[in-house]
Amino acid sequence: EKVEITKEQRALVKAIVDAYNRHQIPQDVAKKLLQEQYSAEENFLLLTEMATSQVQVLVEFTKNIPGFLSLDREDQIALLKGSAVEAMFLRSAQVLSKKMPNGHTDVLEERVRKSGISEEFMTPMFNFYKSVGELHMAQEEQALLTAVTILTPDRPYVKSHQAVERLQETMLDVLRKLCVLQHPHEPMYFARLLGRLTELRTLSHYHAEMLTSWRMNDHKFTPLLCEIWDVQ
Ligand SMILES: CC(C)c1onc(-c2c(Cl)cccc2Cl)c1COc1ccc2cc(-c3cccc(C(=O)O)c3)sc2c1
Repeated sequence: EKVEITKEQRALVKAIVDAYNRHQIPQDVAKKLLQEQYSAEENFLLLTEMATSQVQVLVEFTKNIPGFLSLDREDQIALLKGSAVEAMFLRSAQVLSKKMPNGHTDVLEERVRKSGISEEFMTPMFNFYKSVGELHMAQEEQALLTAVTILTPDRPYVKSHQAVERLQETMLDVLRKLCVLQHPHEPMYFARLLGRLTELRTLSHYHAEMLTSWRMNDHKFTPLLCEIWDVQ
């Protein structure tokens, strides 16, 4: 059937893409990836700084998702805590697959590979990065998929499950339409996008184990990361 994006849906996409573009890691922070030395310690510290900056960016982006600030306050916190790792896997995947002009991509990959993450997590992590890269997502799809991930109703401690579900469905409906319009010859494209969300859940579980092994080697995180990841 003819897929139509309504005026409201076009406004919603614009609001989300503008927020996604407006909130980025500051260039002086991202540039550090290129400058500092290469040691497991230095890489870990840099990635910690990037993740902390990314969480701040994520909070600002989330506040601009239409309807998010109307949710119950405690649910807003529960959604952010529950989705932060997945949103950061998505963001780092987009950076790694975007082949950043300023050389961030190879440097970021190198630093992630040498930051004390055990081999067993490397394979699934870089398989995910590869599968996101192969999708060649448009920025509307990246922004909407991040919003869909944040608005996942079944995160721990979410009370108004239905209110979150309604918001997520609004995003999913416009994402589905965008995928059909932008990938007319790939009827399964939307399904493949959603398949990445399943992979993100698995990576989120691996990540909890990554945190434990870093902590066992006495690695320190920032207060913001400790708060959002319930560590220390
Ligand atoms: C605490 C730290 C050691 C850590 O623990 N787990 C993870 C993690 C790792 Cl390894 C992989 C996936 C997810 C997580 Cl959460 C991390 C590092 O997480 C991050 C998170 C976001 C970003 C965005 C970047 C980035 C670069 C250039 C440009 C841009 C840009 O947005 O322009 C963004 S780098 C970066 C590093």
